[in-house]
Amino acid sequence: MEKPLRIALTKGRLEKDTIGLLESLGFDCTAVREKGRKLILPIRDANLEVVLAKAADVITYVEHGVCDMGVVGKDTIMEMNGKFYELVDLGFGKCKFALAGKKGDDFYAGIGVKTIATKYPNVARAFFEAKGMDVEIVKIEGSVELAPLLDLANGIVDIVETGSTLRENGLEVFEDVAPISARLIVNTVSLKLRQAQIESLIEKIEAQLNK
Ligand SMILES: Nc1ncnc2c1ncn2[C@@H]1O[C@H](COP(=O)(O)OP(=O)(O)OP(=O)(O)O)[C@@H](O)[C@H]1O
Ligand SMILES: O=P(O)(O)OC[C@H]1O[C@H](OP(=O)(O)OP(=O)(O)O)[C@H](O)[C@@H]1O
Repeated sequence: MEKPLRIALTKGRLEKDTIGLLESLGFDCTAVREKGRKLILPIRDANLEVVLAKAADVITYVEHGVCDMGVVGKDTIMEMNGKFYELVDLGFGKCKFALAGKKGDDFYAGIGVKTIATKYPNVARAFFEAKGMDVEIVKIEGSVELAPLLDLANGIVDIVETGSTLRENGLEVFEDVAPISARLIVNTVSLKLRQAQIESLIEKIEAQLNK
């Protein structure tokens, strides 16, 4: 038998919806649901194997071709900018990148170089470069909203979903940067070598999404 098609899934927030999608296609994801500490999981009765990884690692594994496909947020794709095909918008994991800061601040006022805190330096840099605006970027690993509150930064570029984190901390969105949702990505060589199998899976996914 042909070796299984290996698909890397992002652990955490996207996990439940991704497994839900695979199950809606008729795949038995028992091994994934009951994984324990196991990291490579077979999908019974299908020539598929699931790998669970952190978002950035999903891209690394797909880029290197050790996984044929992956499910990852558009945020990570924009930040890492790798070489692979982004073939399907899966419609879940919806949120957005936004520029935000202290409520009532006029972000663009004044002439000094602004400081931006973010977990996504490449996204933030590209956003301000497109405006021709010089900014200083400070990389923060989490709870990015703290940076303007502590006066480390004039603004943040971060993910906003419900807006509660901003609201509860006296912050607001100044400007939307980009919409985000989960995407299906495919290794460029895998798409050539395993075209029939990959295309058939994508057709199934698209049919399910259009239901
Ligand atoms: N409110 C949200 N905050 C962050 N990510 C979200 C949100 N809603 C959907 N997402 C999507 O879920 C993906 C995974 O997020 P998750 O928080 O599970 O992992 P992470 O960003 O790598 O954080 P951690 O470092 O805590 O594991 C994000 O890359 C993004 O595409
Ligand atoms: O608009 P909301 O629904 O409030 O969601 C947005 C928040 O969720 C994410 O943080 P996460 O929980 O991943 O923690 P982190 O800040 O440590 O990355 C994101 O960075 C925002 O802080």
